Amino acid sequence: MKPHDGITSSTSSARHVFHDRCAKRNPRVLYLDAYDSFSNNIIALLTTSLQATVESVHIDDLRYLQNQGAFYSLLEKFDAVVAGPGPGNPAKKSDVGLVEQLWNLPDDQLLPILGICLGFQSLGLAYGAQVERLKEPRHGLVMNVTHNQRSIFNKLDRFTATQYHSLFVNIGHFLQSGRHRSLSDNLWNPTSKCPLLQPLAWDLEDTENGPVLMAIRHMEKPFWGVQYHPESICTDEEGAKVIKNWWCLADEWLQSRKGVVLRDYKTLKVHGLSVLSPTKSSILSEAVNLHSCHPTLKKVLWQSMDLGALNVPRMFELLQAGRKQAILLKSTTNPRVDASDPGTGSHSILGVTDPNGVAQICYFQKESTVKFLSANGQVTYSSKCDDIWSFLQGFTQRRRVTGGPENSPFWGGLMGFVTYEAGLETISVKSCAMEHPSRRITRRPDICFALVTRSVIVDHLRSTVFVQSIRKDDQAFISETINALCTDVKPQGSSIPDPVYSPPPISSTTSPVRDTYCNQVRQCQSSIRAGDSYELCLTDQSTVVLSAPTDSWSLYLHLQKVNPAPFSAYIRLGRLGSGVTILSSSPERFLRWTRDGDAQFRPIKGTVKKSKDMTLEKATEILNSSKEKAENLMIVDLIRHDLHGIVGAGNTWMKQLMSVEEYKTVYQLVSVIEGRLRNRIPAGEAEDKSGIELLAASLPPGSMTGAPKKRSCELLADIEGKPRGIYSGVIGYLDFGGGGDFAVVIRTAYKWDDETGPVHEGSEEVGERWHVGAGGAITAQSTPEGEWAEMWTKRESTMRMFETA
Ligand SMILES: C=C(O[C@@H]1C=C(C(=O)O)C=C[C@H]1O)C(=O)O
Ligand SMILES: NC(=O)CC[C@H](N)C(=O)O
Repeated sequence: MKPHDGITSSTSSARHVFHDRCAKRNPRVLYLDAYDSFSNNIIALLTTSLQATVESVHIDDLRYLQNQGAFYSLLEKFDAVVAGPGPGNPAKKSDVGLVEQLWNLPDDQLLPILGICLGFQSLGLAYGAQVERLKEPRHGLVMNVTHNQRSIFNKLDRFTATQYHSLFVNIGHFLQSGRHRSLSDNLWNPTSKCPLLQPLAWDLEDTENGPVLMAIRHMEKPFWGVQYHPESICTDEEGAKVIKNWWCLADEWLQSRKGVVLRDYKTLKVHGLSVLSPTKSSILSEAVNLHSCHPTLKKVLWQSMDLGALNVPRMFELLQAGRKQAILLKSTTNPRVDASDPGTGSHSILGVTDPNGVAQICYFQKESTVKFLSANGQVTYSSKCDDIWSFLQGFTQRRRVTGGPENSPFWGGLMGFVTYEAGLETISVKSCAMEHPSRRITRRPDICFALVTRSVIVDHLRSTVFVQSIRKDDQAFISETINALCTDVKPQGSSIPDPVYSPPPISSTTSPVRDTYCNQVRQCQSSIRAGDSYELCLTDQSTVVLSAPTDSWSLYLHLQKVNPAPFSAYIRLGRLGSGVTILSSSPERFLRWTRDGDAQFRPIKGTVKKSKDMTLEKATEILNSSKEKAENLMIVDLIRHDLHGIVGAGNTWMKQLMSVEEYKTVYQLVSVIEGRLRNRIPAGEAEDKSGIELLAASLPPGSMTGAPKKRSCELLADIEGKPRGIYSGVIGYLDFGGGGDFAVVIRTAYKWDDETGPVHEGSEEVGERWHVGAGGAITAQSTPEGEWAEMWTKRESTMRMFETA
């Protein structure tokens, strides 16, 4: 039989011609998306390396799954198909959906296909292989690929590639059975069990699992597959070249089938994911016409002054003392990264509220309702809303302002929080946790933003203060505020004042239970072994009942003392009576975008507890272990996917890959992923669309879910069995100037007003109930005890705030 694979049989000069020829044709590729969190990275790789036009369809798209004719008509519009990776097992129909139909397409429908990971396993399964569980799953590990330099590996050197799999393809090869028959046995011969599958690559260095098949091709049909992930940031360039080779082979096959080449190519939509529904004009116009708030100016009123000896807490006290509602986002010095670090600690933002309160936009997920609360807590607008992000989009777009200080990232806008469950809605995860009794209290918002029209910004890099307003005729506020700040007679020096604060004694505490948590770790690992997840961020929450109401501001300052971190927040929002107080000391930026359209994610994954014996050097050694790096890598690739989905191919890059950062109680492994939003914005369109779109497309934060995100969130909801609420969500702002910045809600305590009451049934003592979440990423390499200790360390870093001084 003549191999369809022209490269292997051609001479080197012929190969040249071949490469030139296929470089000229840009393929139209259908991507079958199995709900992986790396899909957009593959699409980006196809786009950049082949200049391909890629359209993506989910494997369970009913339009095609229930109508084979429609599926075939769809295929006719494309030159080739890529069947992507994903959670689950290829033997399970619901995990592969349409991919299964690819392998027995009738001859006249045949087209070139590349299977990646789950897609590769599905190809193996279709042609006689068994798909089995690895002894030790391989997630985020970067290994050498030994290949035969043929077919899709033509002219490639040895390379390293990232693996994300729990299952493997067993073709009955002697390497896999350990039965080496003779010296003439060839690694690259098909086996009697799978005569149509030729092995093309192996991982021969896996000491736990033995040799693992890394690539195959079909002997007669234009089907190829790779087990590793060519799109991962840690797969080297050589490994990614496989895509080019594949297209050359695919193209040659198409050329050899002239009739098929003339596919019914209609205008294809260029790939670009959008989480905002296409026509939400009704919602948009409602948001736009919402006048029940302070009318805002188009131009920012502002004045600056030197920070001098002032500091942020002092300013808060001067301007916000006794306010019922307040919001402060504060950059804090941490031991290594000082307050003027441009990456983490550049600005503090104080939203100045009125004495009677602040106007707010609240979203109640259970009722799909958005409400507008006036400063005194009256509901002035209430409407069903099936897309809160479009609503916020319209709202901020309408209030676009200009002319504020260049070095101030926030000129006025919305400041607040988004819960974890509101994030789940964006990825269509419905969980039993939604029905949890705590979620019956529908007065609690799932998203809450204060409309901040007056603000004070501290630029820590330049020691400058900006006093700003976007209210009409508000010059008096500016001058009075400047005056108040300048004439403050009690400057405290540049460090945080030393608050001597003792919170009221703890009346009772509930904590995660060791055995339960360890069992949950095992449950996570069993899902990982089955191939349903690559990494799961397991969490639990503690409650602390204080025996009397606290002064939450003093408690916040106390938290700053015991656990300083670069993205801290003090928030009192919500409707009075069902409001919430949040005291946060988060080390983790989720997402920032500037007015110019530069986006940045700063995920943390990998934690080492500080102790007397734990030096930075030792911590770095531990955090450089394959376990910690694998955890981080998975989240980096996941976030690249979230970012690629909005900004498209070629507009993302790594600013920092896995650096160790030191915090008060832990060392953390931190990566920084950046991208450009601007390129995708056609002239004249709203500039902030992509910022909000990116936020919506990236929730909940990948570092709090694991990968693949959707399946992992479903699994976690079942394992944890209760909602996470504010913990695991994000806190930050949407600037009317066009930027935004959000931190991940970790190392945080929060309380709902409606939980203030008797400290226990029948008690006359009135206390308040604080919640503190903590967790960590579980991988196949985790140990239950190790994970318990890690969760406990993070929990303690926040719980210290309740200790009496
Ligand atoms: C879950 C928490 O932290 C998350 C998990 C981390 C990890 O697994 O190493 C690190 C930072 C956060 O993304 C927490 O602090 O509660
Ligand atoms: N990345 C993937 O596609 C994984 C495939 C399969 N779920 C496995 O774990 O082996």
